[in-house]
Amino acid sequence: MQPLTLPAPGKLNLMLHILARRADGYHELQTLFQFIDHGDELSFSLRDDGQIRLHGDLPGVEHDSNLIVRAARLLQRESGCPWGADIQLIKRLPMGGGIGGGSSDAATTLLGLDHLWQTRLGEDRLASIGLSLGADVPVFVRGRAAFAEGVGERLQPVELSEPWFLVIAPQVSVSTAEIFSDPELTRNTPAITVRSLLAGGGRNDCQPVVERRYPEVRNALSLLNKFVPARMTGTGACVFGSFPNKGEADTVCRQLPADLPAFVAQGRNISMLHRRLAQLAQEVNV
Ligand SMILES: C[C@@](CO)(OP(=O)(O)O)[C@H](O)COP(=O)(O)OP(=O)(O)OC[C@H]1O[C@@H](n2ccc(N)nc2=O)[C@H](O)[C@@H]1O
Ligand SMILES: Nc1ncnc2c1ncn2[C@@H]1O[C@H](COP(=O)(O)OP(=O)(O)O)[C@@H](O)[C@H]1O
Repeated sequence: MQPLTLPAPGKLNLMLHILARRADGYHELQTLFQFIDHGDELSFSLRDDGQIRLHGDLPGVEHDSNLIVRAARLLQRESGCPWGADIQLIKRLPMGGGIGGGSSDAATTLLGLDHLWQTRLGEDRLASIGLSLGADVPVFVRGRAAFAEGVGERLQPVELSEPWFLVIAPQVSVSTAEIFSDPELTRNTPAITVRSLLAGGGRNDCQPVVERRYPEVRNALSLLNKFVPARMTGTGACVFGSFPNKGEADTVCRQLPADLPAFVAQGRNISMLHRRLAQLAQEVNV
């Protein structure tokens, strides 16, 4: 049988406001998520011995700590499924880049194995399993661009324009926990409504902290700011600017220093994963 191959797209936080710190240490935030059509790729094959085997090592991540393996084992436990899986990962998204690669890999694993194992847990259960793996997993499970509140789990789907983004990935990995524990992080941005946000505005409250700690991110922002307004995604390190078409984004990309990793991708309101799963469902119904 052919393996089931599915995309795990990246995301951008088009804005990110920190409203407060909760008693459990987590932060209340407001953020706007949009997917990009660039990401990792996962292939799943059935094993009948119940084992989960991930092929494709990631530097600094133990097999059993990989979010893919953790997601697969959690789904096995929650569904009581006896099957296992061989999972092949092709990693394209920068790690610790604020572009959601680990969370997206976890969501693709939940949806991919739910399909392969026929566990049929449904999107709500999968999103709630996902939340126990990380604050960003549910939006990838839902697969719709969204305004997020709470710790990122209260999602309101939004229709955004789908511009082209030039994304620069400075070669540093920023730890989310480190930025959220920085005493200089502002945690008092007033809540806004989604309507006022869509009318324009917003910023990334984590950006000043990351710029102070990581000169590589500061430099990438000032480089991109020479062409278009640049902003950081999530807790960094990636920074992005938007363009009305691919040609203009490519032109600026070619002018960046050759040793600075960067790519061009389109913003998408429906994730590539959900487009592929819808296609598969159609093929079955034909
Ligand atoms: C803030 C965002 C925006 O997208 O940053 P990025 O990770 O994408 O850069 C995410 O929601 C992050 O989600 P995720 O990366 O899944 O974070 P988690 O693993 O849940 O949390 C990592 C650590 O960050 C802190 N944390 C995370 C989310 C949050 N709302 N408040 C927090 O204080 C906590 O210290 C937590 O232990
Ligand atoms: N499949 C995975 N892909 C990426 N990172 C993973 C994965 N599994 C575990 N991790 C760990 O999660 C951390 C954050 O990952 P990532 O999602 O790439 O960053 P961010 O949340 O900043 O976008 C990594 O530095 C790594 O230690």
